Amino acid sequence: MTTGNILLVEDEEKVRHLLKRIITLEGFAVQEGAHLKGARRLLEEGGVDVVLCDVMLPDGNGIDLVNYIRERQLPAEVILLTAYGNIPDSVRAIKSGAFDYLTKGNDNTRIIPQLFRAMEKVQLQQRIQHLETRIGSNYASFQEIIGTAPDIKMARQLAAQAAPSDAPVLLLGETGTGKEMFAQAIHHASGRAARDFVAINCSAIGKDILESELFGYKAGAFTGAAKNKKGLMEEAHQGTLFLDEIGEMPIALQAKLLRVLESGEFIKVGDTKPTKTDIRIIAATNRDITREIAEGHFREDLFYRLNMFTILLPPLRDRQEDIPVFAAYFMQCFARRSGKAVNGMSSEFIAQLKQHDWRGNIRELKNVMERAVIVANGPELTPDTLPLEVRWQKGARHTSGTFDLADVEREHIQWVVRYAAGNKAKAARLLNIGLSTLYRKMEEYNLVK
Ligand SMILES: Nc1ncnc2c1ncn2[C@@H]1O[C@H](COP(=O)(O)OP(=O)(O)OP(=O)(O)O)[C@@H](O)[C@H]1O
Repeated sequence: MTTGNILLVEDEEKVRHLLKRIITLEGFAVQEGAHLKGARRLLEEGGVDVVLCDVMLPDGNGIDLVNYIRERQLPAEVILLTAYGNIPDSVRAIKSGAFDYLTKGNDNTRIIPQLFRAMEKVQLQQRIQHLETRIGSNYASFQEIIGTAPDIKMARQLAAQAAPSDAPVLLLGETGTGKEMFAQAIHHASGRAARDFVAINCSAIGKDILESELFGYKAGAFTGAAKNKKGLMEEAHQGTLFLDEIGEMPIALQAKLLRVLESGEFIKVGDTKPTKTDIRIIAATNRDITREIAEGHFREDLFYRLNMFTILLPPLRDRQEDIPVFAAYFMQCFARRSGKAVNGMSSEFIAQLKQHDWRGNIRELKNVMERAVIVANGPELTPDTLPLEVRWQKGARHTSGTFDLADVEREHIQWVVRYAAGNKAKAARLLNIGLSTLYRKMEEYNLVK
């Protein structure tokens, strides 16, 4: 595996070849340039960690390259190679912010150790940057994953056991059951927590773009590919890559992913050489993966590779006992966030939540609770704070549980007027009655206020 990327700038071909051989033997990846112009282009393309650069170049002085890097705040260090006895150049080199200068011919044994030191500095800076980004972001942890149903407890336990290993994890569950939250918590509890958690939804991106997003490309791989581009496989190096909706990944890319899982290698679009990466893969799907395999849409070998820890996240409707637990949790969160003194739920409110089928699972419940807290007028959440689709279940009874037609009509009118935010004309339209009829009925049922 490469220990970093070096850009070697030297116009003397023989010296350049020799240096390249020595540096490559140490495990570094080396790009070459013979003049400043070419070096600047390669730096712009990105991915260079350390530059080893001759001071005397046909189109200028290597020190200019140090200034170029500093001005653009590129994350690279420069080691300059100066001619023997050229003290002014050496002084200028250090003043400009070069990592070090080495005298050609005299300091040959110092080249490799200094390259390692410069690389260490760059990688440390990159790590600090990662950590700073991490502090700004907020990944879920296992403590935030709530739920008391046996299924979810088991899922949490298995995920926590899998977390410290580097083993791939496959999360199965309907939309909104918490797959991404689990993936984040696994990353958070792993040895990779200080590095990136990179997520991609395979269904949201077209097949061709998905390949270059995941694996990156070489400049010139296709029209418009002016610069090298790192893919997420590289971006997530030493971190975790979360592949959401993996069931949607085209079969050709599944083969490339299998190779990454087996050898930690992949080939960028337009490249011939493999690139190494060190990532942990967490994949998720809401599809029936065994059916996908049977129908030839998903590679069986990839499934077995991912299947080391398969965690099933049950739909909310199958763990009814968790509905009040989640509701109370989200109520507290949103009450705190909005500063509203909401602190309870009526039994009718809970009954309504329990009879809903929650196709959107926890995500839907979370949204419903946020809305309920916003529209609540008192400290207790009551059914009228719920959206119509939650309150009106096919075949479900009305909230009051009444059989009296007049009571049902009264309740229905009340809901619709509230749904129309008090706009009577809109409510009458929705009810399919005239405005005057609506007013009459509201008076009759004492709803005018
Ligand atoms: N066990 C849980 N405890 C607390 N919050 C949860 C839990 N599970 C899910 N959530 C919340 O529900 C929402 C949806 O979760 P998430 O995005 O992880 O679902 P998903 O299964 O990845 O959905 P999709 O398949 O649509 O991407 C998030 O806001 C998350 O915070």
